[in-house]
Amino acid sequence: MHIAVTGNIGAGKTTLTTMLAKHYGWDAQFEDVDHNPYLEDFYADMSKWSFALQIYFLGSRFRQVKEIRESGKNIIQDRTIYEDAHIFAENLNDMKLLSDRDFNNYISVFGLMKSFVSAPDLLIYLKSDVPNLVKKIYKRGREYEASISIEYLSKLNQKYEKWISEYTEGKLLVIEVDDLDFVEKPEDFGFILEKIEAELNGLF
Ligand SMILES: Nc1ncnc2c1ncn2[C@@H]1O[C@H](COP(=O)(O)OP(=O)(O)O)[C@@H](O)[C@H]1O
Ligand SMILES: Nc1ncnc2c1ncn2[C@H]1C[C@H](O)[C@@H](COP(=O)(O)O)O1
Repeated sequence: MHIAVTGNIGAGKTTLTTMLAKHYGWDAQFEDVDHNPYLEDFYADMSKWSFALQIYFLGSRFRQVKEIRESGKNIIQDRTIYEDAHIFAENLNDMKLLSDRDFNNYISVFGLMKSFVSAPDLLIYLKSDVPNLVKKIYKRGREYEASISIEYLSKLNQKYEKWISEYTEGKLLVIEVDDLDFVEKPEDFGFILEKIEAELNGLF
């Protein structure tokens, strides 16, 4: 079984991935953030570092895809490789922070990798509006993320909405998280578990 949690920066993916992995006793795969050699530089100068960061995330995410294929374990994954290409790289190209030449180069490598990628058995989209994302990013307190603009988050949210509305690769569960506090309220976490189990009925 492979479940992936998707959503904008600050939506709660890492928190929910951690809680689900603990609850079900599954392995968790997290994003390469704390040891990422480009992320801090990227936020200081997006135009300069966008290509290097995208290649780094693509490689790191592909390593996870390979592990999921080879391990045969139940895995819950914090963000997918699709988001790197269809959300982040595309948005940087739209914002002219990633040149057409670099974007086309990136997309051609992504296209090769995509044939090895299997969609998760269930994709859980954590939907959140921009003011709530800002609050949660602030609460998390990574210094280099203080420069993230409302415009950047809004554009990413638009990309997410479009991508999710067209997602047909597998089962999809959309959870509106703005009125849920699954960290502090066990009943809210229980509500999410019920939804997941209804979607995966028969696979558990
Ligand atoms: N539903 C929620 N209710 C309250 N706090 C939340 C919720 N989801 C996430 N948080 C908090 O918001 C911050 C960002 O969450 P995180 O899981 O790191 O988001 P993401 O991985 O999507 O970027 C963390 O401090 C987390 O504890
Ligand atoms: N592909 C990406 N391009 C740019 N930035 C990215 C990409 N993938 C993740 N990120 C950033 C966004 C956040 O600052 C950190 C961690 O993501 P999060 O949504 O908070 O788990 O990496």
